[in-house]
Amino acid sequence: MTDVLAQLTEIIQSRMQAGAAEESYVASLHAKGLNKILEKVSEECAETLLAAKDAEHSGDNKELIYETADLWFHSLVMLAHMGVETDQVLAELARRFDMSGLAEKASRKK
Ligand SMILES: N=c1c2ncn([C@@H]3O[C@H](COP(=O)(O)OP(=O)(O)OP(=O)(O)O)[C@@H](O)[C@H]3O)c2ncn1[C@@H]1O[C@H](COP(=O)(O)O)[C@@H](O)[C@H]1O
Repeated sequence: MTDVLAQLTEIIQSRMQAGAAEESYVASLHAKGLNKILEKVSEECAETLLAAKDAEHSGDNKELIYETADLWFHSLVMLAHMGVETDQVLAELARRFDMSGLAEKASRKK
């Protein structure tokens, strides 16, 4: 499953390094800078929330899947723009495998 993330990360990085803004959406976002990228992440986040609420009523997850893909894609663009490797985020998630979310929360309250 993570092969797709690895492949997409590679494409995003190559577009940021060598893509022309007129031909590549990723290169154009990178050229516009962090504020534009954050605007897109925020927009896609809101669209994902609305799609989840719609899906709750309709029982159809198609839009939710589509919007989540947009959100993940723009999050990857943000990470690449900031020089964060996708692997670093995956490693953080992997680190949490043995950790209960509730136990972690309780440990922060001590
Ligand atoms: N996965 C994606 C992907 N998902 C979504 N998008 C684009 O993200 C944008 C989402 O914006 P919106 O939904 O808000 O639509 P919009 O109204 O056109 O957006 P704006 O005018 O507000 O920017 C659209 O232009 C989509 O085409 C993506 N663009 C690129 N990729 C991947 O990135 C690769 C490189 O793309 P380029 O950099 O364009 O070559 C592609 O081969 C794909 O694998």
